[in-house]
Amino acid sequence: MSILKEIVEHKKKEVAKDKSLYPITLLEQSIHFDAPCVSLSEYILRPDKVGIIAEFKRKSPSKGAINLYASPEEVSIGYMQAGASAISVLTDKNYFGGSKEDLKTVRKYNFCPILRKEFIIDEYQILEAKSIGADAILLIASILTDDEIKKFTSLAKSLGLEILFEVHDEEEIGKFIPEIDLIGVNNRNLKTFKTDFNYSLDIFNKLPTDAVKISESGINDPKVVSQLKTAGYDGFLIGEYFMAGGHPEEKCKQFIDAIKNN
Ligand SMILES: O=C(O)c1ccccc1NCC(=O)[C@H](O)[C@H](O)COP(=O)(O)O
Repeated sequence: MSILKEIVEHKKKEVAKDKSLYPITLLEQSIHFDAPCVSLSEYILRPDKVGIIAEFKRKSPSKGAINLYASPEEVSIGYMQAGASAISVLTDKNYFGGSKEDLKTVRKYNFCPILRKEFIIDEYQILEAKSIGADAILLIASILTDDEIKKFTSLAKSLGLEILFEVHDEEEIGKFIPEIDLIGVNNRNLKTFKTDFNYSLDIFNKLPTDAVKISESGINDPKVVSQLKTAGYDGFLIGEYFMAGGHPEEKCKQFIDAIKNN
């Protein structure tokens, strides 16, 4: 079974359990539920920033443990002080060691846009994203039908959430709908786990012109960001490179400073 299929199967069970434990009426009582969202796409396009979405990532299927005991409070504040445009928080526990608590903590200490990085397969998770303080959600083209993409987009927009739509190939780009705000090209091949930023470069001309364009995964060199920027990418999602080793916030700062000085 492919890793994505395995994650989705696990997610179905997890969501069914969450639904029975925390009904939607409870989610709607959260203080975040009626709060306005911060626009991820606007922050990415801000001229005073370089478009980095810095990710809080404890572990991953491709790497194993990355930084298991990192503090979401310290890292997220450090990311923002370093000049990141937004923060991505993996909320999946089983495969990424993340949690909804991590996202709530990041929300508590930051005013920036927060992306809930999750394998969304059910409307419940979108309501949940809003209730824990996210501003944007990820929709992964390869695990959703056209109908689900429409339905999930419409619900997210009605809650004020923006959508980052993740694609791996041209066929998946065909599932994009104009209501979606951002499109992300994932440089990670999920069969081999290899990453190659050339993938983002090769596919760029096929992307919808109006969406904010993000290159995701395997980015570990400021020069690569400059190359992707020149090609037309607006934003860059970086997790493992920042999180691996002691001080994610320092690595993020050095990286952003290097882009600015390039
Ligand atoms: O990171 C993985 O190993 C992975 C495996 C299977 C599905 C998704 C996976 N990653 C999720 C992500 O999208 C990345 O965390 C994100 O793009 C940042 O990538 P990186 O900078 O390489 O950590």
